[in-house]
Amino acid sequence: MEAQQILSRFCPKPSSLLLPSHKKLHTLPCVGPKNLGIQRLGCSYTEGKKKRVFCVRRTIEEEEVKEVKVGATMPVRRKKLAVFVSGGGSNFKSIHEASLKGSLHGDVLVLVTNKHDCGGAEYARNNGISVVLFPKVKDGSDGLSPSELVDTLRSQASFASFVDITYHMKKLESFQVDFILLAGFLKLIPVELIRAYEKSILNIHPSLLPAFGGKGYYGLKVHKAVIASGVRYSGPTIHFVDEHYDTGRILAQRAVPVLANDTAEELASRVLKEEHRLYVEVVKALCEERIVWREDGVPLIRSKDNPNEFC
Ligand SMILES: Nc1nc2c(c(=O)[nH]1)N[C@@H](CN(C=O)c1ccc(C(=O)N[C@@H](CCC(=O)O)C(=O)O)cc1)CN2
Ligand SMILES: NCC(=O)N[C@@H]1O[C@H](COP(=O)([O-])[O-])[C@@H](O)[C@H]1O
Repeated sequence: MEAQQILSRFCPKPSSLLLPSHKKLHTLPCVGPKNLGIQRLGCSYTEGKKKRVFCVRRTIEEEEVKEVKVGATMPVRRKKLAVFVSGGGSNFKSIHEASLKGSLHGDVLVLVTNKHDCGGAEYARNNGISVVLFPKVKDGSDGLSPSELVDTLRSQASFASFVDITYHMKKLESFQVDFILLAGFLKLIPVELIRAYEKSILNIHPSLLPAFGGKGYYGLKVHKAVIASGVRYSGPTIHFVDEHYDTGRILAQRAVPVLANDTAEELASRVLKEEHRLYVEVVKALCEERIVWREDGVPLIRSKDNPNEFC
């Protein structure tokens, strides 16, 4: 797909900013001469008579630039992720492992689940990731309402909201999440969250949508239907999430052969391996702001190696 057909970029902030030609930014280590008009990020404190400034990070704008790096781009901000699971969470683990090893430019800050004792929640607790219960348990006090979930994921906690939260004796944090990743989550995402996270919620489904998707199609049920249908190929689909099950815009797919003597478990295992690879690849693109929207509303992934190639 040629770049000129791309009319709009999804990126909330352009991912490739050209620096003004007269400026060049460097990030230098801490403490330097005072006369460079430096913006100091950090804190200062007085130790005895000495006032010490501990720089967290310092940037410097050189007045003269000997050479301009043409096409220099600003660094892409590291993204904050929430993952929703209901079961074992192997896709969640794959994404988290990619983040830990530095190959994914994002961090999983919170796991959301409707089953507090599922494998994904256990993994999150064992790895220092906050766990949030959604939706509310029927007639129970546990779990968040849709609006509480939006506040927890989206907003920056203010004093007032802390007071409200404290008043209701609920321990809610605010995570300022950029993207939501559904990975085996078996409940319908409410419209409040869809509206709060437009074009920012992905789901992985274990068939080649639009086939074998929708209400009732989850887990082994999908693979049983695939085998019974006689199709020769299945595979994972990653799509943006809208108000209905599995009808959002398709972003990525991979074909996986269906063998003549496959059981549902064997097919599920083959598809799941491809899911792990595909979801990590797609979330990397998401975090690197390489998702673009074609004029007809189809989302594409811009190649990391060749900006004029899309898939
Ligand atoms: N608003 C959306 N919410 C969710 C989507 C979506 O596309 N839009 N995707 C699902 C994930 N999913 C398929 O990928 C899916 C999950 C569950 C079901 C389903 O039929 N669930 C049953 C309840 C199952 C249970 O509670 O054990 C049901 O609703 O009757 C279909 C598709 C996640 N949410
Ligand atoms: N329709 C939703 C659905 O069926 N999702 C599927 O649930 C499994 C979760 O596995 P995991 O918990 O090991 O990632 C995955 O195969 C995913 O595609």
